[in-house]
Amino acid sequence: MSTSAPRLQAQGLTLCRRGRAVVDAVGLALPALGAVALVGPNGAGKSTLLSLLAGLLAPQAGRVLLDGADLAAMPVPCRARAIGYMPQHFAPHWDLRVDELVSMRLEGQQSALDAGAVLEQAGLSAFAARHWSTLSGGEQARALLATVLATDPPVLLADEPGAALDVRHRLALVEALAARGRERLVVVAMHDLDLAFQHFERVVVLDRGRIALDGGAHLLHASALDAVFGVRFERVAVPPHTLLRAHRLQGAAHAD
Ligand SMILES: Nc1ncnc2c1ncn2[C@@H]1O[C@H](COP(=O)(O)OP(=O)(O)OP(=O)(O)O)[C@@H](O)[C@H]1O
Repeated sequence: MSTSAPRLQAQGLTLCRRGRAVVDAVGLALPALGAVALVGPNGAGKSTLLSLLAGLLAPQAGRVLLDGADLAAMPVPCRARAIGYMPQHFAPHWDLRVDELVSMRLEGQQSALDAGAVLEQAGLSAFAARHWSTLSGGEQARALLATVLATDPPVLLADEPGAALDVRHRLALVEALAARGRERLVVVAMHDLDLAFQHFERVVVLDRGRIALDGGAHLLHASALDAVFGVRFERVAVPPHTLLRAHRLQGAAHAD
C-alpha cells in the first residue's frame, strides 16, 4: 500500500445512535491507491463508517478529509464525482428499466460508457429491458457495481457488494475490486474473512465502533481477531494461504 499523502482521512470520527457511539473516535488514513477490506461483526459500525467516509452522514465529532480538504465543506457534486458509493441495499423509488436506471446514474458523471456498454461489460445485456424490481439481488448488485465502476471515481466505497452473489460472481467481484486498488482507492465492507485476507492488502477490523486491528495478512494470526468475533479461529494452512475455520466458544456468551 502506498505511503503517499492520504486521499481519504477520518479524524476522530464519531456518530452516536440511541446514546451509544456506533462509530467511536475513528482515525483512519487511506492512500490514493489500495484495496482495503473493512470487516467486523454485525453491528460493528461498518456501514455507518462507510456512510460517514462518503459524506452521506454527518459526524457528531471529527471530520473526513478528501485530499486534505474537509469533505463536509465540499459541494455535493464534487463529492459525488470523487466518491463512488455502493450501498448495502439499493431500491429506486421508480421501477425503471435496468438500462434507464443505469443511464440516469451515469448522467452528469464523466463516463466513457453508455448504459448498453456498462451492462454488456457486466454480462447483463439480457437484462437491459427488464424492470429493476424483477432482477434478483445478485443481478441488481452486479448492475449497480458495474455502473459505479463506469464512472471511475477516485474513491470507491462499497458496502457488502458481494453479499447477494454466488461464489463465482463473488470471486470475480473481489478480484475486480482488489485489482482496482492498484489504480484507485477501494474500501469494501465485507463478512468473508478468507476473501478479505487473501485479496486485500489491508484489512481494517472494526469492533463496537472502534478500530481493533488494522494491517495485512499477518492479522490472521492475531488472537484479538478471535475476541472481536467471539469465536475460536482454527488457522488452517492451505498453501499459499491460511484459512480461518471458526469454532463456537463453549459455555461463553459473547456480549453484543
Ligand atoms: N438509523 C439507525 N437508528 C438507530 N440505530 C442504528 C441506525 N443505523 C444503525 N444503527 C445501529 O448502529 C450500529 C452499527 O450499525 P451498522 O449498520 O453500521 O453496522 P454494520 O457493521 O454495518 O453491521 P452489519 O454487518 O450487520 O451490516 C448497530 O448497532 C445498528 O443497530
